[in-house]
Amino acid sequence: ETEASSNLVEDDICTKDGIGDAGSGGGGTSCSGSESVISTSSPLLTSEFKFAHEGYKVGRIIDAYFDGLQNDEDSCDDESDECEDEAERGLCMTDPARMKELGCDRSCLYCLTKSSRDLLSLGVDQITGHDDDEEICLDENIKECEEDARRGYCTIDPDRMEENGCFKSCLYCRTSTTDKDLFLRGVDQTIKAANHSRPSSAEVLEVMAKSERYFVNEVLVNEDLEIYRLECRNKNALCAFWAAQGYCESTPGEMGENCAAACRNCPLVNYDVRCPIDVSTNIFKPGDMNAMFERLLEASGQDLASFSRDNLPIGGSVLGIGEVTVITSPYHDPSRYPRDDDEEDDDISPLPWVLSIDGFLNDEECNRLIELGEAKGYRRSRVGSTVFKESSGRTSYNTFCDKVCATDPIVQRVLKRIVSLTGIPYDNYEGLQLVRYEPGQFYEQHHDESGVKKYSGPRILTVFLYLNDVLGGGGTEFHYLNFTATPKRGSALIWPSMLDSLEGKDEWTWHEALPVEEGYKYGANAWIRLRDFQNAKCRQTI
Ligand SMILES: O=C(O)CCC(=O)C(=O)O
Ligand SMILES: [Fe+2]
Repeated sequence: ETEASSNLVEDDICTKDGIGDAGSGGGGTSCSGSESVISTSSPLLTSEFKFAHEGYKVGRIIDAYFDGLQNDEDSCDDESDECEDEAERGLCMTDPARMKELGCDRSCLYCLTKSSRDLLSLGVDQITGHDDDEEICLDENIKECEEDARRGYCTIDPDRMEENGCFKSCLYCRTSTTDKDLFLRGVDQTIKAANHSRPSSAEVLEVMAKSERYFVNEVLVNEDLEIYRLECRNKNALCAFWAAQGYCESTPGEMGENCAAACRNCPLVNYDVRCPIDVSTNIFKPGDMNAMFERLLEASGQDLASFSRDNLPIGGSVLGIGEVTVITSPYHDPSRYPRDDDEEDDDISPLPWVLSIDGFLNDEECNRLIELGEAKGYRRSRVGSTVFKESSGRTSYNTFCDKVCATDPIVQRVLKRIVSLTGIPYDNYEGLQLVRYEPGQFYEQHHDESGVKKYSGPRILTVFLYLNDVLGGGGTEFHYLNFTATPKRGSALIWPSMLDSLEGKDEWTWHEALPVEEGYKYGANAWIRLRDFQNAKCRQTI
């Protein structure tokens, strides 16, 4: 959603004469239309322009620049006492018409000229490259240095400022390699705004200026923010543009990840800060897993009260969407199932509910999923949490059913059916992962609960869909449950990855996809998480 208009055109921000006019002698600035003539008459502008061309990046001086501007320029003034307060409240962005009427050109930066915009758009970084160490990070003449720095001379005349010993005010001494990195706020920001739309260039500039102030006044001095200094970056040239549009507030997660600098919220670079775990949104509380399966059995006409180890549930028609078979359930006797030698009796959890549902999908739905998978293009399975590489344990092909695939009406119908089967909203799904196995391909024994318990929480359930009849092999084997599901077109297999208590993964449901011996095997995984997964704000890939 943070797509900016692809057709960015310069906005006209010259609402009145620009700063170039006020300089002594020659050159005026004309603000007719969107064309502004660069004035060479202002000493401030001239010097900055020169420095910009000498390779100085001017972003960090935005502050000093505006201070200088305020000192030198009569033409860029506020006409009302209310301007500063109103600007602070954000009205330059939210109600520019009113602010223009009030004449808040200075506070809202409405009077920047094209030339000054160009200067500022050179980037948000600056460093002049002096190699002093921390010890001499002092001003020799504090009052004079601060005053000159405020007027912009750290960049206008760095040689003189260094000669005058203004190391502290000009930040000249933070130039070891690491410290230098601190000044890189990331990708240079574009300040061009979409034609006739908000935010205007001035609003984008305002974001950049505030971002700079945030770094200089907070990030670089506040010890609590030290850990974020290197990472707090703008990763996209449109960060300031998006921030000016209010995206920091509406999509803090995405913006925090990509534009923390422009959002003036460095802690958001940390996933755990951005997406704190909120257990109150857990879709299952302890006991709910069992209750879900029992509800399904009840809906298929079973008498729960009669279940025991001697009278095992068998299944029936579930909600009119297919024939259910109970493979295992907590009513089955765990002592009759294989388990690892070293396992103590006390550790044995009840058997999980594993159900197979025939006729869960019709032919049209199976075909559509296969077709969409082929259209998207299957890729060799990859595994890993940070670095993904081709897996030797999973040799099959897969692709996620996202974007076009996920909005396909037939896919939507299938997703709705799974949602109504489990009673768990689609927010908690990882989407459908479409899989294809060729002869010889397999997925060795594994558990679907990967152990990652971040924002989305663990996978609690898997619904696996078989999309075709396989000519040979390709069964799904659950070693500890002594059971192998034979792929059958349109059938679904549903099993838990977590214990009913939610206190750990269900060790019974390790499984593997046996090698396909003949023909292809098509399937789809619906992995369901304990908490929201779909929400873009905190989406994780694992
Ligand atoms: O293909 C199968 O039968 C099972 C696949 C599976 O377990 C998985 O993809 O996680
Ligand atoms: Fe699996």
